[in-house]
Amino acid sequence: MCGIVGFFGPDDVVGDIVVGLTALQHRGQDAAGIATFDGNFHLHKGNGLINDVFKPKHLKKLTGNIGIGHVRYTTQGSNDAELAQPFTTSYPFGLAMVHNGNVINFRSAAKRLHEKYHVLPKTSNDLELIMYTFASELRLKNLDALSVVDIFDAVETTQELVKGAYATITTIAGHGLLAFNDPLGIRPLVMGRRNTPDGPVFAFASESTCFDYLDFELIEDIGPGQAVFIDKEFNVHFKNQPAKTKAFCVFEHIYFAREDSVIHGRLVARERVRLGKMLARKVIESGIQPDMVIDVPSSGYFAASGLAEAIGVPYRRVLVKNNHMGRSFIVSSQAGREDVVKKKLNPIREFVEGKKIAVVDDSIVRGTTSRRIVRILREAGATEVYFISSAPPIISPCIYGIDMAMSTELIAANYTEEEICRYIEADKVIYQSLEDLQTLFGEDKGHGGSCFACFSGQYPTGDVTKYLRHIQEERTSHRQKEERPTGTSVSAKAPAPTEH
Ligand SMILES: O=P(O)(O)OC[C@H]1O[C@H](OP(=O)(O)OP(=O)(O)O)[C@H](O)[C@@H]1O
Ligand SMILES: NC(=O)CC[C@H](N)C(=O)O
Ligand code: SF4
Ligand SMILES: [Mg+2]
Repeated sequence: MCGIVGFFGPDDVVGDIVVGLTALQHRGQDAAGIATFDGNFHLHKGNGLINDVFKPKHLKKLTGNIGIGHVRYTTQGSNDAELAQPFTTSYPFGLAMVHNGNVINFRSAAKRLHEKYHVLPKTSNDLELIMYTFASELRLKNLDALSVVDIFDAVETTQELVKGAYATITTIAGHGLLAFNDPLGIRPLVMGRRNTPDGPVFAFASESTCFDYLDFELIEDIGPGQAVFIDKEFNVHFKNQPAKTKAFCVFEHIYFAREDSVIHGRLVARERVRLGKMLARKVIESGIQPDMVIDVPSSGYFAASGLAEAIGVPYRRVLVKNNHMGRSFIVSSQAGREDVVKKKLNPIREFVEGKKIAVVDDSIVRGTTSRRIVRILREAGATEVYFISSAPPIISPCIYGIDMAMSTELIAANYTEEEICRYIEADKVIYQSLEDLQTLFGEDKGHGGSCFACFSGQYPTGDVTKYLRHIQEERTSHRQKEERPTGTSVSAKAPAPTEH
């Protein structure tokens, strides 16, 4: 998923960046990084959680009233610390950039950069493609009198050339703070503002929850193709796209985003309750009669409570979660995932004994969590266990920044509902219907369009067969290996940022 933030105000911004990133830690736990600018760039990044990567000695050196931050959940390239974001370049200006998403025309975009600008990315992180394409386009402008129109022109060309999902924030040294989204607005990006006696502080972030902690007012979402630039006088410039197709990731509402975030005017928690209520029809049709509805903590909670309310069955928290075990579905080995799930959840036996339990989770990816949960509920004395997914069956991989699994690992891509039910040893499996999900998040709800590709196999960026083949090959032949193109590297005019 990745979480990104950017701040620009009258005073040092590193404190705000750390608070903002901490609120986004659920979006990425592989690495974290911050780049600030005070006439020079200051950069610190490394593998691990924010608290592991940033110690007071690092924060002290991250000075400047403009800066960006990132929490990484790897989707391209390896987990090496040098691939952590932000990335910086010093030509044609000092630029520092972060992104959330995934570029799907990596090879052709890299080839074009090389042939047209003699630039080659140094790593296999797709952020470099966005950054160098943007930088190369800026280079064609009048650098002594760079205007907002020049910046937005360079954004537009980047959006034409780079395919996939990318919500980005960029510090342009000496000029200001820029945020732009891909043409379909696949990943979330919001803008906020806080007034201080010394003037306004502007911020961009993946999710609005950051703003609640920092007393920022949520101004708006940066949607498909949109860009916002805050210049050095703190004037705000908007580049609005004429209405185009939108394809916002519906999984943000189901699972990825925090419940207290507001995306496109919709509170995530409320949408999850709606998803739960929508499940009532299928639950009633199935004929099951649970004594109790429970959730798989914590992301199943709102859907479980919505379902319980709709079918008039009590909800109870039965599974107690050890919050220090991390997310299982992004662990790279099956043994590792099983280990995480095993150590993460413990049932309260007294609530379960002799009961027919309907357990609600946000989704079933490989079936690891659901299989384990059914087993522990039975061991705790449940007489029947029904497993209910607030997402429809996941039948296709996500190529837009969620590294959930290859098709071969997706249980619903390979097995029928009856087979899945047998595999996870449940008495019944019930999925949300794709049609209902599309009704909730489809075009007609004033939300614009959404991406449903992992449920429908219809990718909003068009034919992606080549890319799917590419990731399949890459992963089967040890996906963690670094892919380093050879040849000239990007030319550098100004000094490199100070690494702290
Ligand atoms: O079918 P599976 O392959 O097990 O994947 C599905 C599970 O993965 C996610 O949880 P995860 O444990 O990753 O993190 P969470 O604690 O945020 O729910 C999701 O919430 C499901 O519970
Ligand atoms: N999940 C993401 O947004 C990942 C961003 C980028 N592709 C990376 O691997 O660093
Ligand atoms: S494929 Fe699924 S997870 Fe990926 S962007 Fe689309 S809806 Fe979201
Ligand atoms: Mg889970």
